[in-house]
Amino acid sequence: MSQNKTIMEVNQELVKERAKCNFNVLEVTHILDGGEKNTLHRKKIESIALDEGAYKDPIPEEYLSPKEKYENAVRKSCLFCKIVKNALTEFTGLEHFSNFFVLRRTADAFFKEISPFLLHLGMFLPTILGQCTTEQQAYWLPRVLDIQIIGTYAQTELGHGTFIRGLETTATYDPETEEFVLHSPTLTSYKWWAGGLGKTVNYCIVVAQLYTKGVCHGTHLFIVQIRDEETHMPLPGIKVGEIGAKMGFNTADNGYLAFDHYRIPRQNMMMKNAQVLKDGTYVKPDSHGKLTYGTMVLVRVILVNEVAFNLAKACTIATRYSAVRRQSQPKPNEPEPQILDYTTQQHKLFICIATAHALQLASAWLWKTFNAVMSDMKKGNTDSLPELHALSSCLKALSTSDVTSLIEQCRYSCGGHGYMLCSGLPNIYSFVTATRTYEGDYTILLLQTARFLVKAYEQAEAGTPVTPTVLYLIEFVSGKRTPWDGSPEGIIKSFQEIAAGNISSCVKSIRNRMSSGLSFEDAWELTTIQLVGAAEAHCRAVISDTYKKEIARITASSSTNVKIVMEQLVNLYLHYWALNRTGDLLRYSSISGEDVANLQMKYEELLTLIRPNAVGLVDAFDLRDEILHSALGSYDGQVYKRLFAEALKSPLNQEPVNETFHKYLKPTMQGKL
Ligand SMILES: CCCCCCCC(=O)SCCNC(=O)CCNC(=O)[C@H](O)C(C)(C)COP(=O)(O)OP(=O)(O)OC[C@H]1O[C@@H](n2cnc3c(N)ncnc32)[C@H](O)[C@@H]1OP(=O)(O)O
Ligand SMILES: Cc1cc2nc3c(=O)[nH]c(=O)nc-3n(C[C@H](O)[C@H](O)[C@H](O)COP(=O)(O)OP(=O)(O)OC[C@H]3O[C@@H](n4cnc5c(N)ncnc54)[C@H](O)[C@@H]3O)c2cc1C
Repeated sequence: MSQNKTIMEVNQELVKERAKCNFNVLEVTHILDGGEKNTLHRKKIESIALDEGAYKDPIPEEYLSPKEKYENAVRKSCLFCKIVKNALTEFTGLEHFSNFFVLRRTADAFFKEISPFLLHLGMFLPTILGQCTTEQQAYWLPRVLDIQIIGTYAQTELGHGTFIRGLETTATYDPETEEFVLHSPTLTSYKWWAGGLGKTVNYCIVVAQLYTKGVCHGTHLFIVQIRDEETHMPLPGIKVGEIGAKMGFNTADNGYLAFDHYRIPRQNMMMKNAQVLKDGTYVKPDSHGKLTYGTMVLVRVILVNEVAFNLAKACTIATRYSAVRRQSQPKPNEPEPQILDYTTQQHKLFICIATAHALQLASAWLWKTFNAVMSDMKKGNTDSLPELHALSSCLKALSTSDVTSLIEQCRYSCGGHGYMLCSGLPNIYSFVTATRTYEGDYTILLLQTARFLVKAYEQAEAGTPVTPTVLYLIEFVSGKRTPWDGSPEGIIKSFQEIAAGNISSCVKSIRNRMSSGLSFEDAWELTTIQLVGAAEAHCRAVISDTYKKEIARITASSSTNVKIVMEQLVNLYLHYWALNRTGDLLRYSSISGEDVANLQMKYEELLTLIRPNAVGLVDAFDLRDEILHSALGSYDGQVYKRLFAEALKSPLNQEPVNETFHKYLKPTMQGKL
């Protein structure tokens, strides 16, 4: 295990747990990294970035003022970029995004919250790659990759985030000067939220309504310089600043931006998918109408990986802590048990481990699907884009929502100490809960998937072919049902029946409402609670199926005990969600009350089987202490020593008597105030 060099002696509770583990931890690490080669690559980058201790803060971040926190985050962002640039030159053979995932993970050692550069690598760069012509890329990419300029992605406005077509910022083409004039006509049209916009970036991608020859052509993307490259002063016609304190992301200087008839050259429109010619003629290629939304699809795919990683962090912390913590006395005259021995604690934690695996594998699978669709699109074929949009939308929505709840569950499982910032859990939570909203709110994205599912259902009814992830609809509309048998395959089948049953009920509701005189839009609107449920059920079936198949494929040549523990986790995931959805199972499958009782028994057996391997399983995530930032979750398990050391860092503990005693407490106690 690659761990912090400054660890204390390992707590005996964890020594015993590690001795109990019956599988090869490193083998599971390789599975999670996608192969031994990737593990070595990741460890090498982590070692280059972290071994010298450059991530260390002179004063803990939480005790700095907001301004100091930001300044420290910028300092460390620059340092991180410098180290990483050197590291990457050693690894030029590897594709850009495998590096991106490793770098995101490593960056967490530098930032308890978020780097102000996140959007530069996370959205500015990918949008240039996805939306610029080859000539534009030749101009912009070297400057972006070399961090000669720093950028962000400014789409959301004060008045509109979800409804992109409703954005108000305008970009009006002036053929006289061959420029676009950017303008913010109202307060609600101010760009709002973009990460790094407040103080850090000097360029940004702006999404605006394109007008040329008096006609509005909808939203398009523009690269806009907003600050002078030498002085960093906002350029004339630009109003820019930071939006203020937030629940998290407080080192990300999310910003606002407004334009007063601000001019940019024609060439700054990102012209891969549509163009404005010198004379103002608008040229739109004959392809899919939503290609300008491409970066959002990419980032949704990335976010599934991102939250899987954050859940791995949270359950590493909570599981190690639960092995160290002892509480209560269920049997008289016996020592207090480790809280990890309580079945309810296992119920809280093991689903987190299984979900981190399920989402990690689903994200790798989605990443492959994304690349396949992109390579089809390069050949001019956009047929599989709707399915990718439906998949990335629901996987982003469900993964961020599940992980938000499970991280909170990890915090509950750490009792009071989990509430301390130094447990690491509050920062992980405040980061992940934002992912449920940004890059497309949960409800909105599930409704996008529901649109796709309703259409697929109609295709299945009409006997026309459907895409791979909804093949189960064909069996459903033909009336074929699989009797409940309680096997893992049977549970997945029943999840598909639940999804199909829910979609069918939605279609019926919409049709009934329309036949009673409502418009399609109104009938759809009244059915949206069911539609969200249907999309969620579909996504659960997709994750379950992918998880089971991918584990079987990847562990085909693994050692026996690794196969066993990996299968136990898959089964745990399936049983957990089956028990969570017994209402749906009773409605749409042939399950009986007795079968439900058997499911419960099997679930409880799985908890007992997984228990001895719990610490080994979280060790397999191979998270360095520097990345975890947790007094509760460090590899050595010295929870109490670390909590006390953290308490001593509090500014209030730097003097025996605080001045408020003399100013207020004493006069109050002496009745003199
Ligand atoms: C590491 C990075 C950190 C990131 C930090 C956070 C950064 C950000 O948050 S950036 C801002 C992100 N903002 C969002 O995600 C906004 C969410 N909103 C949207 O995506 C859209 O407005 C949306 C999809 C809800 C509706 O779009 P709209 O243009 O009104 O389309 P709509 O009328 O609903 O659908 C029309 C068709 O387009 C399709 N469509 C919509 N979006 C897409 C897409 N991305 N790709 C392909 N097809 C799409 C629909 O499926 C529909 O197809 P059909 O007609 O066949 O059913
Ligand atoms: C930390 C953070 C970082 C961000 N970074 C960026 C960034 O870098 N760049 C950027 O451009 N943006 C960024 N955003 C903005 C983010 O993308 C938006 O907040 C997000 O897309 C949601 O839009 P909204 O805030 O307008 O919510 P709204 O659309 O106002 O949603 C509010 C509520 O209304 C519901 N709702 C809205 N429309 C419908 C509907 N049609 N049907 C049913 N319910 C509906 C939603 O489900 C939600 O519950 C960031 C946001 C956060 C929190």
